[in-house]
Amino acid sequence: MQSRHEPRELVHLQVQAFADDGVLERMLQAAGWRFARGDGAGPETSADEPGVGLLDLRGVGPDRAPALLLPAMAAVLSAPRREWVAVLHAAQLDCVPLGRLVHGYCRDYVTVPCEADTLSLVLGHALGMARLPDLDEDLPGDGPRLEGVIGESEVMRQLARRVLKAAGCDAPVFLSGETGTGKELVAAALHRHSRRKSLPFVGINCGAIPHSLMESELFGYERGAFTGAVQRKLGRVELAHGGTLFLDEVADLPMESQASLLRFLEEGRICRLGGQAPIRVDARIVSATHVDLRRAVDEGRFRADLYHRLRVIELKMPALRERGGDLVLIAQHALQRHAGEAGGRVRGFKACALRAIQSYGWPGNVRELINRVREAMVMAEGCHLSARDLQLEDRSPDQQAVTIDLARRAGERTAIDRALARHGQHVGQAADELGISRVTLYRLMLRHGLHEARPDAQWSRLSLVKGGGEEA
Ligand SMILES: Nc1ncnc2c1ncn2[C@@H]1O[C@H](COP(=O)(O)OP(=O)(O)OP(=O)(O)O)[C@@H](O)[C@H]1O
Repeated sequence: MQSRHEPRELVHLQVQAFADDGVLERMLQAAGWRFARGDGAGPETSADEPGVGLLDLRGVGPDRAPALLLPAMAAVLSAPRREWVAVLHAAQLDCVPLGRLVHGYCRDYVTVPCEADTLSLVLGHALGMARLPDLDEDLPGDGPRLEGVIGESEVMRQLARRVLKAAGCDAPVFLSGETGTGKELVAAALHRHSRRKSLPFVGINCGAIPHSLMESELFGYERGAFTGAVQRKLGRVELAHGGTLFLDEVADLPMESQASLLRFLEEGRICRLGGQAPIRVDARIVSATHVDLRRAVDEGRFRADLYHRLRVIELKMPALRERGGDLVLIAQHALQRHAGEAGGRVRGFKACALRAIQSYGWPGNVRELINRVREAMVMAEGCHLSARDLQLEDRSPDQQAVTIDLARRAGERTAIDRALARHGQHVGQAADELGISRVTLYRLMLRHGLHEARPDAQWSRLSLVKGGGEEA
């Protein structure tokens, strides 16, 4: 821990000339702060090191048009690793543009006159916040991860384990899950973790291609195969030779192409339209759809034999609302990734935004979360997003697009996940906290798939009583 007398550097950015008697400076120096004066352009205000700045607004009078300050100062105040604390007179807060400047860009503010200890404490907090990202980077990684896929929750760890195992073989993989849960992202990760990674990953959205063009798109054609076929064109299957073919929205594949795809899966050969000789193609098939493919089979819209061929390994993508702490991780990832779109101004979330993110049902899953954060970053006034900026402020659970059953299950799962995490995965203690017996907790963990990572003798005993009634 840093001692009170160890010098801590502080950028003092004095906005507008002010007949300063040096009181503030002497006061903070005595409290262990080293002053570096800033004019907004100097290297000290764009330092890479985390730091804190004192935004001295005492000299800004109502006649100085504070609204004009904002554009000039935005770049300085948005330096990525610096937190600002404003110092000003209480009366200045009545000036709306000045209030906005403080609200939008500062971690905190202090009104003068003030005690040295108060100001030093506030600056110390801000410095601590500026240093937090460093602490995050140092966190040791544990458990499997998929390249490019954000997720630390137990469900995502389980998924990652299954994906990595699937990546070790060539069997067809079928990805099921609601829209926006990351099926395409995981398909690409599966490819990157497989032996095929240096060869192509070729995707085709079966729902976006007119039925009449699907055959030529998948299998290609020879010159002269039909009017307009002026030269040979390779299809997506052939382009994926050696690599992976990703069939997105596979439920939309027309019947004719279902038959051709089945033939390819059985024989490992294709025939270009208008071609004579079959061509050997080695492509690993990964398919996905957000609709119920089993129902499509039952309703006669999808071939049962193809369904079974595609679904040798099934990976179920969990809905975002089942991923606990991942919601905030993904929101923060979106914020960092799209920071440039908002000119680097938005730097975090307010507590109300984080609460709203965790309690909303996210029917559009990760896609919806990312899009909401992006929109909020562009539209927000301040530098920390609120629930209102995310348009989640007025939502009560019954306005969300989730069924009661889903909401109940998600709530139950989150409560169990968190209780287990709080008690270091100790089932007995987590059960006590949840007010249920250990057996009931084991049963609920089975139901929510939270048991798979636990080689625990209890499971074999429980599987015998799994069908029994709930124990209170
Ligand atoms: N775990 C994740 N980490 C980071 N980004 C993610 C994650 N999951 C999804 N995304 C992002 O969310 C968006 C939607 O993901 P993707 O297209 O893979 O979903 P999908 O399940 O295939 O959707 P659909 O069924 O509508 O095709 C993409 O921008 C993707 O990069």
